[in-house]
Amino acid sequence: MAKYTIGLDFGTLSARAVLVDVSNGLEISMSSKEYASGVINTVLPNTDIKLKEDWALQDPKDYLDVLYHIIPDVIEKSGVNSEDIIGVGVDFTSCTILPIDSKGNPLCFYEKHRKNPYSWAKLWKDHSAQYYADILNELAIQKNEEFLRLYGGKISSEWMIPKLMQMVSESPETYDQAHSFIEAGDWIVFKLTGQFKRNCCAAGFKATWNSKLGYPSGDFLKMLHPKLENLVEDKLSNDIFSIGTKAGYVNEEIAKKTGLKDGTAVSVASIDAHVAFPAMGISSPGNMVIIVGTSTCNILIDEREIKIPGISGVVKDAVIPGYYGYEAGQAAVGDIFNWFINNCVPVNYVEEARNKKITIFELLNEKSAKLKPGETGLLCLDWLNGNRSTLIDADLSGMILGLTLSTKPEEIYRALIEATAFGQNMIVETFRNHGIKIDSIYACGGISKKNPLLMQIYADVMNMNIKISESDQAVALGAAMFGAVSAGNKSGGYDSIEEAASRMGRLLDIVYKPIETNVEAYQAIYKEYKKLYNYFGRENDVMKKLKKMKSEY
Ligand SMILES: Nc1ncnc2c1ncn2[C@@H]1O[C@H](COP(=O)(O)OP(=O)(O)O)[C@@H](O)[C@H]1O
Ligand SMILES: O=C(CO)[C@H](O)[C@H](O)COP(=O)(O)O
Repeated sequence: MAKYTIGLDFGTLSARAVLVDVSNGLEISMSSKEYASGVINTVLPNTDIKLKEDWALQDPKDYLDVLYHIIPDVIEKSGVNSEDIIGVGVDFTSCTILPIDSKGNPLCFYEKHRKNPYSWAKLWKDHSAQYYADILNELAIQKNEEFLRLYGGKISSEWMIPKLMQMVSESPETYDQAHSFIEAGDWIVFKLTGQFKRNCCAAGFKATWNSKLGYPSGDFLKMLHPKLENLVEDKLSNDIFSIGTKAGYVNEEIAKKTGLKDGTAVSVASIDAHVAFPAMGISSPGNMVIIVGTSTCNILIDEREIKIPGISGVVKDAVIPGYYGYEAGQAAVGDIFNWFINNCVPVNYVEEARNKKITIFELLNEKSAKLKPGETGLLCLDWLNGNRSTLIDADLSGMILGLTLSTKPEEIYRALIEATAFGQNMIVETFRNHGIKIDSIYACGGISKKNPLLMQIYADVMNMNIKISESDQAVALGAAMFGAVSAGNKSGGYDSIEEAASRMGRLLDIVYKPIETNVEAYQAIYKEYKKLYNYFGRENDVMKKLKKMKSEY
């Protein structure tokens, strides 16, 4: 009898469920739904409370509304009997942090907290804690804290400790009222099973937890803010679980709400990008997965724990148990193109796309595909949402160099794509320079399928073959694999993620191969990119000054 597993992937704007065949990873059905309030970055819903620059919140009620829609929907669409669904896996964008009360309810669920921005879910892309991240980094350098070296030498404002420093400093009453803080992925697992099981992927990559060192010490946390001294004991937990561990079983209430069978195994949560690794059918070092979407994440593994400057981090058991998982990334990729389309495309292009019955993306790709490397005369810095790797600075901003009165939109668009490719190449170079082998690149995420021009430019700039995931939902497929592992072999699943990856991972036949003449041309342009990168990222602080000037208004 065929067995099935469900992967739940909670993204930035929406979540999706895939129901897949455990024997071969084939997707039987998919369901997705957008969050009603999306990313809240201007005004708190149904209030007049304005949010400051760089805030990005979400309503956790949206997560539940989506959960209770996509599970029944994906089961119904599949026609599969829930008796044959053996496991559920969950991934979530991260670091997305919720302050909850002792019952596990987010504070913002209560009327008295609705007008308090600190009580809502703080999304990964909220960069408003950069001031606190800077303080943390300075102190950690001064005190020669070992944990800092595991995170590329800097803690990002996207992560938990700066976010909590901001809360405890700016809204101490919210900090006090919160019984604990939890990653949104762990909270979904709690809703499904009634169990609080913190996953090592989010704890390690985003909350500065290490399997040997634990969290930063109380002495260090106290220096950040006196109230943080007992943060771990009071509001977090030292019980952290490896990826693929069974968190518990679908409880009765959830079974009624979703149609899942009461008692279905549920895996501990993981971060979205990291579960994509096995979804590409790989589970060994030498391979890098890039998840190209709103942002881009780079995920790889190695047998060794190497402290690499400028990357996001290294965490044991967080990608494939038994290995050290590495992460780096770019805070905006699709978001950059989205900005360009919404702000810089003239009306006649919109009309042209409409007349040709194609999307603006398709029109821009059509026009910019005709250009050769270097033909735009432009060079951009891809830091429109700061630089995540390898500078780890959310205060950096973007740049377009070489504009003239004859510059066309498709030229800027192509130069922006090229800039994101150069940013990727900086990341690859950084890993290699520190002894990590990268022989193959695997891409997934929306853009890997939607934009062949971009993938070819990436292959040319990185001078490597790029293989593409067959699944449009590689991340959800990865989560489903962990669901199958949590169910285990006896229930028709797998006992290891390696086994699941080899049976369920799927790739397209398409391989993007570097084109020699393009590679040469891009190597020359990349040298110039690196000069700009070092100058504006390390030597000159004009971007920080501009940002500060803006924030004073
Ligand atoms: N054809 C395209 N080329 C490049 N970027 C695109 C294209 N279509 C959509 N995007 C961008 O891709 C991003 C969405 O990526 P996707 O992987 O679907 O979602 P997410 O990253 O939220 O999971 C958006 O920022 C959007 O602007
Ligand atoms: O930092 C992350 C992973 O470590 C975020 O989850 C990721 O960058 C957001 O992903 P997406 O672009 O798919 O919304």
